[in-house]
Amino acid sequence: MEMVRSDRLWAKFLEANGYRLDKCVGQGSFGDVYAVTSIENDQQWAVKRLVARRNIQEDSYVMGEINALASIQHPMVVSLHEVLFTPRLACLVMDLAPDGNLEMFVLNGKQMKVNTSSTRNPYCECEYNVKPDRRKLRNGDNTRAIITRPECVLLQTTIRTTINAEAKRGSFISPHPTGEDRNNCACYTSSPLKPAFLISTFTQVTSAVSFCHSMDLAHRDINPSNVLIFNKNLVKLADFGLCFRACRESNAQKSIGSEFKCTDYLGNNHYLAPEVRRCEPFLALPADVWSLGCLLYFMLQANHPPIGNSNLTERIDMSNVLSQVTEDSLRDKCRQTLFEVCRSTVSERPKARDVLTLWNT
Ligand SMILES: Nc1ncnc2c1ncn2[C@@H]1O[C@H](COP(=O)(O)OP(=O)(O)OP(=O)(O)O)[C@@H](O)[C@H]1O
Repeated sequence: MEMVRSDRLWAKFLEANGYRLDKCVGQGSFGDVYAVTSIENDQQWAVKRLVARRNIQEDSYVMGEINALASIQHPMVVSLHEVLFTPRLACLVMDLAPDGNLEMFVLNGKQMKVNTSSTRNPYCECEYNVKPDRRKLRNGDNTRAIITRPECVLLQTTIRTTINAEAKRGSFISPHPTGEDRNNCACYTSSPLKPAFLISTFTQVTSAVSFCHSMDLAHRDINPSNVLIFNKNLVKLADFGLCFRACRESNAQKSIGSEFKCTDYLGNNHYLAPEVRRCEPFLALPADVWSLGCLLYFMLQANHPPIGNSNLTERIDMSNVLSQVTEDSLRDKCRQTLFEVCRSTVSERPKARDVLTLWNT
């Protein structure tokens, strides 16, 4: 697979197909994603390069992703522009999300130029939060992200896994950085997200999921790394590599609710419904609904949800999770959603369209 090993050959391949290679913008388990520019009209695109050991067109996950993207036309689902094939490669040319994915955005922070006049991060309540410095060992309080610039706002309650992991190893974050630390200061978009951004992001993802479900398509990998940020008002659901057709084609069978069960237990562990993690044949649509609740938890906590088999709300401290939400109506929606959606009993979960209705009111 020379094109995968050699950047030069990869760039040449893209050029032969009308695109200039800009840079790699993401790496997933199944392929790398590149920003490219159309030579014809300078429009930017993302190219997801999927590689197979055998004939790529015999790979059911690759072809499943292509077929799903080709069939779903929704403003909050990443759109497929074209597919370039070689015998062992499929290159999906898609909308390019300039702000990357929601997970990176929340956990690692979006790099912004820090100066005293550039103030607010448009996506989050705080002006700045700070990339943890892993080298310093001065502050013993591992429950807080510590500011490293005077203009950065201290987040008292957010506990990030990265920070805790560092704390366990005995290294903490410097409250008083100097020199290089200041230059390296990055701006976090960590919790609390602005209510408007949280509402808009969750509603848009739910709308995308609800639309897919109306076509009997389950995404099966809903998690923040698959939510792409286009701007502060627009996010799109991506990565349909595990997409699954949940119902039989025939209307007669559909009308009696005949749903296929999935028997491959893939996805991000933190976002998988209990029945999936237990490796029991499962219904894919309600499993997606569980993942939606986990996504909401992530947006509220800037942290992945805890893994467990019982109802999520029995395993989390709801008052802490909701403590950053100051608006009563939003707090009620978040509480109701987490309570109803992340239920261990599959039949008790609402449909994605019911969740959407709640968030549209
Ligand atoms: N259209 C896009 N625009 C910008 N960045 C993208 C785009 N598509 C994907 N990415 C980035 O590339 C990463 C990997 O993409 P994707 O999730 O589709 O790959 P994957 O191999 O299926 O990954 P996973 O390990 O999640 O299954 C995403 O998390 C995102 O950061």
